[in-house]
Amino acid sequence: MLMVLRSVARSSVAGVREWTCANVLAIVALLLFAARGRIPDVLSIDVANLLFLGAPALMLAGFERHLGRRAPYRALAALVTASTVALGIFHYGVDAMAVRVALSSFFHGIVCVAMAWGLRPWAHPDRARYPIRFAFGAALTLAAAHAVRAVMYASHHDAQVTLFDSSPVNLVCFALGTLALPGLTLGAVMMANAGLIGQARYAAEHDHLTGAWSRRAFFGRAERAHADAVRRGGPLSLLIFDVDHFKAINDTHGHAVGDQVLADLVARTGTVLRGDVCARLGGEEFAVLLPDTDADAAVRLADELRRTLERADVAGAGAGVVRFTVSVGVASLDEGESLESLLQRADAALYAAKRGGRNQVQDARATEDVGETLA
Ligand SMILES: Nc1nc2c(ncn2[C@@H]2O[C@H](COP(=O)(O)OP(=O)(O)OP(=O)(O)O)[C@@H](O)[C@H]2O)c(=O)[nH]1
Repeated sequence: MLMVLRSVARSSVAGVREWTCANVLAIVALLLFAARGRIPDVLSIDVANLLFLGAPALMLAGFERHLGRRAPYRALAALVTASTVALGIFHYGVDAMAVRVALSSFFHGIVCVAMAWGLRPWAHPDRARYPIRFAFGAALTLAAAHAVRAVMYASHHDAQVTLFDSSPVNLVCFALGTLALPGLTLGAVMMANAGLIGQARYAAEHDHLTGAWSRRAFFGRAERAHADAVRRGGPLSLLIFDVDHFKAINDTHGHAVGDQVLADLVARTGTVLRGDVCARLGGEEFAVLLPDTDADAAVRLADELRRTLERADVAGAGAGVVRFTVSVGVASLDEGESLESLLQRADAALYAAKRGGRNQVQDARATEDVGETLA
């Protein structure tokens, strides 16, 4: 499992350090348990128990950190300490191995229940489903197995038992104990990998400066929206807009303020066109796809966007503010029209808006009518 964890060790995934330490503790603990009789009891019993209790506690801490929460280190340390003291009492006070096993299982059960509760899939709808379900299932199974084991050993506390008895119960418990951490670790690594894949996909699909969809993602979505509109015969509109005199903003206020204007523009666009895909086509040019929106509604939305951006204040250099405007081209899909042609018409409308004096919306239908009249 340590080798499996190495695959994500160099990533910045939260929790990997705790999961790795948990596995190291468990391995050392199992080696100490196995050396019973050949090394002092304090090592093979007390230290081994302490490490063995620390392992699930660290697994839980790792999951909590991975899920973006603070790990409850103090509560876990208190629980591990209290359990170690209790185990010590049943070693040095009354030497009762069955009680020690029951106590240890009780502790593991509590930690596994807390782990399962933190991992409950319905509380994390935005995460990849299978990894979190797997980890949740592993934690629950372990909690149940430890509960059964705790009850069985507690009810036979006066029997002479050893961890390596070949009774069926002992064998099942031993198998579960051996599979416990690997099962949880596998779930953890799956979650870490799903997170890394999600991050990579986000980076590929989004512009890092503004958070808008990337050009590549936009064209993928545009193709799907176009195919959908053609199949259903529904409307599809497209806005392409560009910041006016953006070079002057950069020259006057600096590139950093120019960047801030672009990020601000995308954030404000999101408030006007909720749920619709805003993409950065390049430089200071953006596009928004409007499925199920006809030409008139698209022009109204475009003008609402233009007016919203016109009113926006962005902090400029010093105490000054920067105002900016956009020019917008709007086109709606004609019957049988290709996506390429729709894009070209929206682009032509944008340049008509620029030529017309900027800070305005141009409807492709109007620019085409003018073109036809002139021809
Ligand atoms: N700050 C910043 N500037 C950028 C970025 N990408 C492109 N630019 C700048 O955007 C400017 C675009 O200038 P132009 O193409 O001349 O357009 P404009 O000044 O907006 O003029 P019109 O579009 O005709 O209104 C250039 O100066 C680019 O350097 C970016 O990510 N950040």
